[in-house]
Amino acid sequence: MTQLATRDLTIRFGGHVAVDAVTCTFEPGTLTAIVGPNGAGKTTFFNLISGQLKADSGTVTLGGRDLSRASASQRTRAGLGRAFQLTNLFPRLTVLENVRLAVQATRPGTHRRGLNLWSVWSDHGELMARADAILDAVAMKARENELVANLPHGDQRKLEVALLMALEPQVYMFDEPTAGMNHAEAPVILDLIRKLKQDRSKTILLVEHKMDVVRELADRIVVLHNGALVADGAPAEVIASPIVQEAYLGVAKEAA
Ligand SMILES: Nc1ncnc2c1ncn2[C@@H]1O[C@H](COP(=O)(O)OP(=O)(O)OP(=O)(O)O)[C@@H](O)[C@H]1O
Repeated sequence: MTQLATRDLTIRFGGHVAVDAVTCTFEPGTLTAIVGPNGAGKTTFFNLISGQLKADSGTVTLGGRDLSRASASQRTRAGLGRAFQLTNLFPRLTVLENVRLAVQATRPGTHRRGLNLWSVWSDHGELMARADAILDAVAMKARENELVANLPHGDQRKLEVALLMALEPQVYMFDEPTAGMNHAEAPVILDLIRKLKQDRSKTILLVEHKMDVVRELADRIVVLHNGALVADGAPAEVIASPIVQEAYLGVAKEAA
């Protein structure tokens, strides 16, 4: 079992402790929602796990392997997959070309072959089949020949998830995946996350403000507050806890 674990993970910005000695494990087959008020440290915690930021102290391990000193790309190769809002897309390429490049990037030896010689590779058929399967999974086959720049926002976000799936990570990390989406677009992304959840070998981390989404998707909720982990458990139990009612949901003591 490939377990993701943080131990005493800490980072300070000036005098401010943005993530404060967070110790937490994430098991395959589990979707953990990470919640907390604005500025609680959720995105910073993600950055420390994915390697965009290096911790001042503490460790990040995946399957027992210490990744604390690994770069972001080394962590991606080790199995940590993070969806970045649109920053990984090539807007002047088609949907299919974007997915094919992502599939290719996961195969050994790609650095020797260059990124634009797809059609001459001996494993062309296998790579195409994988790209096709991913486009099917995200229901985007009908748009495979469209330029990414011309896609509606919601489809671009779906494609981000497709590229992440192409990397076949052990751990999927989503930071507010439906932010900025309209009512028609958000359910499509949530459906994709639901489908990913069915693969019990995957570990999913989700930073999400929308409590209805958290209630529906999460197997477990971790609450950060002022950088520290203040609650961790089953959704019903965590949502009902006084610390969440007070600190996160904004229920005043006297009204609770
Ligand atoms: N690069 C940085 N330099 C200085 N301070 C930072 C930096 N990144 C984050 N912070 C601070 O660290 C704290 C945690 O920020 P973070 O973005 O992780 O919170 P968050 O829980 O994700 O908030 P939100 O829900 O608003 O996205 C905040 O006080 C923020 O201002």
